[in-house]
Order: sequence, then C-alpha cells, then structure tokens
Amino acid sequence: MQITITDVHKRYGDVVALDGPTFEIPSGSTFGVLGTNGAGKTTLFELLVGHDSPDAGRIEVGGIDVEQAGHRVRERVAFLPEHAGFPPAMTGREVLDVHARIRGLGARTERIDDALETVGLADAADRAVEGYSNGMGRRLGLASALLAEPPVLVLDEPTAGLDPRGVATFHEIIERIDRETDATVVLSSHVLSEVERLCDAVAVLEDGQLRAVGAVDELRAAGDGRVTVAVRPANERDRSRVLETIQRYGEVTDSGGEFAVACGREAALELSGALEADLVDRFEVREPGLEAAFHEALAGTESGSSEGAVDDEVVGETEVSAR
Ligand SMILES: Nc1ncnc2c1ncn2[C@@H]1O[C@H](COP(=O)(O)OP(=O)(O)OP(=O)(O)O)[C@@H](O)[C@H]1O
Repeated sequence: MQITITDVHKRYGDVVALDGPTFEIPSGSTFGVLGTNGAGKTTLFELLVGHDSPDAGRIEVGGIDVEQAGHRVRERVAFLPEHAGFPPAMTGREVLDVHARIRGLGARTERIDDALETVGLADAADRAVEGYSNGMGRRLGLASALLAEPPVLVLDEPTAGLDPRGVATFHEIIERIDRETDATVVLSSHVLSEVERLCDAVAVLEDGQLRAVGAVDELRAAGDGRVTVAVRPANERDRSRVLETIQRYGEVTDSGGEFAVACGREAALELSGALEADLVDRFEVREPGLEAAFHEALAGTESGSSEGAVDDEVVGETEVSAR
C-alpha cells in the first residue's frame, strides 16, 4: 500500500517539528526514516497513523487521506510506538487477546499463536509480562501490531534500547515479515547500518526537513567514497580510551558496544595505527555505505553551501523505488 507525504508541516508552539517533507513510500517496500534526535521522525509517524493532524500538507495511505478518514487508515496501519507498556501481571498471550478484542478481531487464537510465533515469543507466551526483558516487551508490541495482518506496519525506533542480541532478533523478524508478507514496513532509526541492512529505500530528515530520499543503493552510490571504520573495544575498562582516539577522526556512533566512524581511507589507515592493538577486539573497514551519503546530506545543510552536499538534482529528487 503506497504512502504519499506531501509538504507536511507541524509545529509544537515555537518548535517546528516538520517543515514540509514530501516523498513517497512504495507499496510493499521496507522503508527507513533516518534522522538524529529531534529530526521529526516520531512526529511524522504520529501523523501517518492518524494520532495527530498536520498544520498543513497531506498524508495519504493507499490513496486515503489520513486527516479526512483516520478511522479507515487505522484499519490498515499498525503502529509500534517507541514506548509501549503492558499491564505487568498479564501474560503475553492475555495481552494479545485483549488487543485482538479491542480491535474487533474477536478471540482469534490462531492469529495470536501466529503472531507469538513470528516474534519468537511462543515459549514465553504464558509468562507474566513483568518478567519479560526489554527486547521481549518490544517483540510483544510487534506481535500486537501484527495481529490484524496489516498492509502497513509503522515501527518507531523498533530496536532502540535493545542489547545486540535483541537487535539481531528484531532484524531477523523484520526481514521475515519483508520476505513472507506484502506489508509495507516503515521504520525509523538513527542507526545507519540498521537501515542499510533492512530497508529498500530511505528518507533522511533533519530539523523537520527532508535532506535526501531514494533507494539505499542509489544513495550509497551518491556518497563521497568514505569508508566506515567499526571498532569493538576489547573490554569495558578501555572503552573511553578507545572512544577518545576514534573521536579524533570524525563523529562516532555507538551501536551495541561497537563504535563506528566515517572517514577517508588514509584516515582509516592512520586510525588503525593510532589504536593500541590490545585495546581492540575487532577493527573493520567497511566500504562506502549509506553513512557517507547521510553525513554528506547533513553537512551540506550545516554550512549552507552546496559544496559536499548531496546534489538535490541527483538524490533529493531521486525517485524512490523498491529493490
Ligand atoms: N508534544 C510535543 N510538544 C512539544 N514539542 C514536541 C512534541 N513532540 C515533539 N516535539 C518537538 O518536535 C521536534 C521533533 O520531535 P520528534 O519526536 O518528532 O523527533 P524524533 O526524530 O522522533 O526524535 P528522537 O529520535 O529523539 O525520538 C523536537 O524538537 C521535539 O522536541
């Protein structure tokens, strides 16, 4: 089910949360909305699922205007919010049973079993939710979203706060949904590697504005050729020393205990020499990825110059297409 976002504006008091992004999310794709904290991702999702209305602009899901017919959109779109809580004394199965009834699905035992199976909670289904880990809670939220077998699944930072194993499990589940259903999956993240792995296409938001949009492959190709160096410290004790060294080479992202920095090939070589070998468990140089395109898109806007920026003609208007 295709989603179109057209010149959407939203303010909270003086804060401009969305400042006119316009792009399309192709039907059946897995689409990533990337952006740093406060970029406007959650706001966009709240509007997309009809929890709030834009001040101006239009969002259509499968040709239906969300503002005009929110109830029809909510039947088609399932939402995994960034923070979802459940009554702690209920079991996972009971939570899903209540959610199924609330949505008018009745007691669909088979569907509940399927959803639990899909998210890997079948064995924990009859345990109280209060005993679930953070990752299990997120997966229960996803199972709830899957109950209605929605054509559109909107996941707000689905892996935020999960440990590396939880992240990996979530990735596998999303990949399975992508493989086994026709659902259009829209997810937000600020972890580039995650979006690169899971998504066909991506939109980059910053300060509520669209900085780049396109198929992941196309955006990657439009990057500046910088490599990404991933470094895993050998132990907790040395993390800050390792980080201190890496920070000299660029902005560092930390995902699941592994640091990553985008830099030129020469700098990567220099960094490998600067890090004491016994402080590092893993040192990996990855070929140019989305990282470069992402930094380039944001760098061009900071300076206000076009130098080093993603060329709007090339990337900003690249037609988004599913792989
Ligand atoms: N209810 C609200 N009231 C006031 N300001 C808000 C509200 N919701 C969002 N904002 C502001 O709007 C901007 C966009 O926020 P939003 O939560 O959409 O960003 P985000 O990209 O999802 O960020 P994060 O990655 O931190 O979740 C931020 O400056 C935020 O402080």
